[in-house]
Amino acid sequence: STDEWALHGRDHQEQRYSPLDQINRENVAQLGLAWHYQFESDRGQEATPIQADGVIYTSVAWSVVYALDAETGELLWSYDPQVPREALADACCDAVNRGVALRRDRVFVGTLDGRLIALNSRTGELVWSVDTVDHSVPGRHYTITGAPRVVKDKIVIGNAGAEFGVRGYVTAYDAASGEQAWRFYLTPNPEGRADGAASDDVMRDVVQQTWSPGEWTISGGGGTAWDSMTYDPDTNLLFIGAGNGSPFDFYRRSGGQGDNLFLSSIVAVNPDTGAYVWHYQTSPSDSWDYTATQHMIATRLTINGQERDVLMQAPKNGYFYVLDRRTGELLSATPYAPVTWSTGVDMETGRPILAENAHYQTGTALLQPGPFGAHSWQAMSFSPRTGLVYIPVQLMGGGYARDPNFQRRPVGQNVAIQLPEFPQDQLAAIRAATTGQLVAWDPVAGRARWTVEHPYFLNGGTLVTAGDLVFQGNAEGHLVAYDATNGEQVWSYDAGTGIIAPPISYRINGQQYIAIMVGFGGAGAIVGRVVPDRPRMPGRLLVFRLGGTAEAPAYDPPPSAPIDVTGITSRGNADLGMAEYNRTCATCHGGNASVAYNADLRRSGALRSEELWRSVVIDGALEDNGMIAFRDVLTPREAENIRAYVLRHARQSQRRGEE
Ligand SMILES: O=C(O)c1cc(C(=O)O)c2c(n1)C(=O)C(=O)c1cc(C(=O)O)[nH]c1-2
Ligand SMILES: [Ca+2]
Repeated sequence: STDEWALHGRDHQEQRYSPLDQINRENVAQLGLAWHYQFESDRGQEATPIQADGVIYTSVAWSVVYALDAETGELLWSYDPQVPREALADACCDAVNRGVALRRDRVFVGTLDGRLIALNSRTGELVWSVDTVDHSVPGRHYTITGAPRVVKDKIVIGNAGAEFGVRGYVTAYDAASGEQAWRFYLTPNPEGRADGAASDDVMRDVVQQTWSPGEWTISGGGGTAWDSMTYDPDTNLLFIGAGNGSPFDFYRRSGGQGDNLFLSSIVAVNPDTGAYVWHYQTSPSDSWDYTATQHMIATRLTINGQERDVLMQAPKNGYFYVLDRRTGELLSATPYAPVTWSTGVDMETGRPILAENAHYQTGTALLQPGPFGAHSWQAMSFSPRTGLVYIPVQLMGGGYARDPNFQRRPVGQNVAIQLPEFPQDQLAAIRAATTGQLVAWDPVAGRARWTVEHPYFLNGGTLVTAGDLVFQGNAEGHLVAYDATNGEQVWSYDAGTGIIAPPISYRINGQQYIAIMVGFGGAGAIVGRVVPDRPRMPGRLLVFRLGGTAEAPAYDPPPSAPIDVTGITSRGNADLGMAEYNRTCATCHGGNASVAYNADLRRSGALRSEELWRSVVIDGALEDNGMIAFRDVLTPREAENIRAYVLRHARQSQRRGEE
């Protein structure tokens, strides 16, 4: 019904448009807190809550599910799938979860360690649980962070892990029994064999030919479907957003040849059978982490006087695509953010025109967008009233360089490019150039109608309502309402902690509510330095209504004084330690040893001695927190070099008086 938010994107076509207009531009000033609920988790909160039958279902980090009374916030039940904490080492971007799915009396969640679980929606009791991980090649590090989607009598889920070396796929399960209905692979079988999967025919006829010999036969090629899927009842098609190549480096991956389907592609399948119908590849021969896993919206637009059934996506690569959703025909591709990796999209062939050295084959390439993309998983929304798409845009370039010394390792990321260190003297300039925008995009004209500038690049997804309001949370911790027609800020609320999740809206007993998960983390937080430097706070669900007068208590900042590093010495070599740190530690603990969502190593008590440090890094003393033992990839000497490097940073921040 119009009152509920029963599916991930509110409707199957994922417009994230609420037809409710009780809260509107005239009265939004009276919007106040109705209730809040505080979770234990202080990691990134990325879930879109689901609301139906008076209940809100949501998930937090470590895939823990909560059911709350949607009017009062009373806890009805919660379910902890007990994800082993070592799964964190297999996740590129925090222990996040983007939400649950609801079908009749069942709630479904994908867990960080790769299970799909069905719960009784009234009691939270386990109904069934299946392992979604393809174990045919041992040692692959699959995770799940995305929300399952409901398609008729099936539940569909993808996987994450392309940065580590996996082979992407999507699996559909029978909602009642958990029995597997079909599986669709997104990269070819390395031996050219049939998988006995729904993708077999298209792999043989189309996909296999777009790969050449290279590292992908070991790494699996990537192409994970870690976030977006949209079901279109009009065409009975399921659109799958496929991710980046593994490893990133195209030359190492595939000898510098072939488009490498279905990397960075939108793939349409028949959801009843998983049979292939069409695909469109946004970034052939992906070498940049230009995933096409971004949120997709199916709708109708009038283009050149003609009603068209379209699918819209703003993937990481910076182009806004409008496709014919029945055929995959490209209707337009226009940059919605600065793009330097290509000079345009050829409308005849549908292919991007690559800039010189785009594949960094002749040296380091500084490109826009960078690997975080001009838009990531933060959902966009579409208002049929304004005809505009509201995109959370990230402005951040990236330096890409091939890693001549790359060697595959059994744990950690295997991206095969070098991560540059932010030079201390240029940090201020880099921070100033790394910003965000809320862009109101006209998908027919192919241009921004209005733009709001954000000081930080990492902000929340969007919701648009029939009250002509756009809601978005931001890195500084404000939930803001904008006039959907012109971008004027009309309301804001200080949540006290950063926001990355998208809001939803629902109505109960004639009262309209706006609800949002708050809590900072996810991939953006790992770059440290360019996001607000504030401690992690427990996540909260905030729910607003007109005339709401509830108050959420202010957060107590947790004590996080730096340890005194004066007098601590190391025999290690800090310069060698820097290279090793960037290879092994940076993806969780941040560039320049500064980070928002895992332990800030500059403040780690383990810095105090070589023995302590070794007990954690080599022997896994903190395994229960997700800090696994790295004895298989680091020697004690390398670990000590890393300690020397982190100590150097700790001294620098102590000298600068940073907390
Ligand atoms: O290739 C993958 O399998 C994969 C997975 C994920 C994930 O599961 O969170 C992200 C990414 N890639 C990615 O490239 C990315 O930028 C990203 C951001 C986030 C996040 O939650 O903030 N996850 C991911
Ligand atoms: Ca990725």
